[in-house]
Amino acid sequence: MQVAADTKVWYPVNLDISGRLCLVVGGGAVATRKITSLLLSEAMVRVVSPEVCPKLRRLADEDRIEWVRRAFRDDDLDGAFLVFAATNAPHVQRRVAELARERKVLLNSAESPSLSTFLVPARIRRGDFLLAVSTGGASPALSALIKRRLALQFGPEYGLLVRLMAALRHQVVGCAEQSADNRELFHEVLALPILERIRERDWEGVRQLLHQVLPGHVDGNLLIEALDTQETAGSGEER
Ligand SMILES: C[C@@]1(CC(=O)O)c2cc3[nH]c(cc4nc(cc5[nH]c(cc(n2)[C@H]1CCC(=O)O)[C@@](C)(CC(=O)O)[C@@H]5CCC(=O)O)C(CC(=O)O)=C4CCC(=O)O)c(CCC(=O)O)c3CC(=O)O
Ligand SMILES: NC(=O)C1=CN([C@@H]2O[C@H](COP(=O)(O)OP(=O)(O)OC[C@H]3O[C@@H](n4cnc5c(N)ncnc54)[C@H](O)[C@@H]3O)[C@@H](O)[C@H]2O)C=CC1
Repeated sequence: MQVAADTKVWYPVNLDISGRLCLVVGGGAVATRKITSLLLSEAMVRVVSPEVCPKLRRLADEDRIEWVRRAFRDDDLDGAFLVFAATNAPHVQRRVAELARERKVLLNSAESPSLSTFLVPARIRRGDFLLAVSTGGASPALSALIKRRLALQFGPEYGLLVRLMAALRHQVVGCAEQSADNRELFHEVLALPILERIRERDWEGVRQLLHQVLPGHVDGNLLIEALDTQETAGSGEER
């Protein structure tokens, strides 16, 4: 295990990987965790590994991932958007890192933050609401712990609040003369005790609160409709 370089300032992004080829080298527990979240983001997953764990075998049988059943080869990187090196073989880890650097492909190396060009943070998702926690590779256990604490604090109501705000934004963007008016309106809505009402699924209460601040041209019912659906707003944790 290497100590993370403390001089690096990691740059956080949200990537659209839908339909993109993500190569995972290795088929053990770590590969499986990474693959589960890659599938959630609708990536095309290719696993190269002589052996895979039962969960990956099942995903391959269901054609949800492609399993290339052999040891890693240099040309496996061809066409990959992201690469995850998650084997238990140090020489393979090093070779994948060397090739990724040469070919300028982004690499996550499971056993070495210093060889990685991206790290995976711990995540809490509530629909489009996303919290990500990272320690720059210094302590994944701490990231996981903080995530579990945040999960208690940020429930599914945050996903619903995002939906409501998106619906509001959809209605007002392009309407107000100045975007400053919109900004003020968004802040006024967010200053209302709306999360509590959402948590109680008290849509009438939400409607009354909104009524206090919404200008005439905004249809509050459309905002309530954005909340009142059977679908969950991604309340589960990712793992
Ligand atoms: C650098 C990074 C690269 C990367 O994988 O992206 C990395 C590297 C390493 N992890 C190791 C160990 C563990 N990793 C976890 C868990 C998670 N690891 C994740 C990310 C990252 N792990 C990236 C940095 C994240 C950051 O910046 O903080 C999470 C957050 C996200 C995810 O993987 O989805 C996920 C939490 C999932 C969740 O709960 O949501 C646990 C705890 C557990 O399993 O419960 C342990 C055991 C306890 C411990 O050792 O701390 C080891 C030592 C291996 C060994 O001992 O040989 C290395 C290598 C090294 O440190 O050198
Ligand atoms: N980043 C993270 O979150 C964590 C990283 N780790 C580290 O990640 C690495 C992998 O951990 P696990 O998944 O638990 O290991 P594992 O032993 O369960 O899986 C290793 C996999 O690599 C495959 N493999 C071996 N040689 C290969 C080759 N030449 N080509 C392709 N695949 C090959 C094996 O068939 C197996 O499927 C370890 O180095 C471990 O220390 C461990 C815990 C968390």
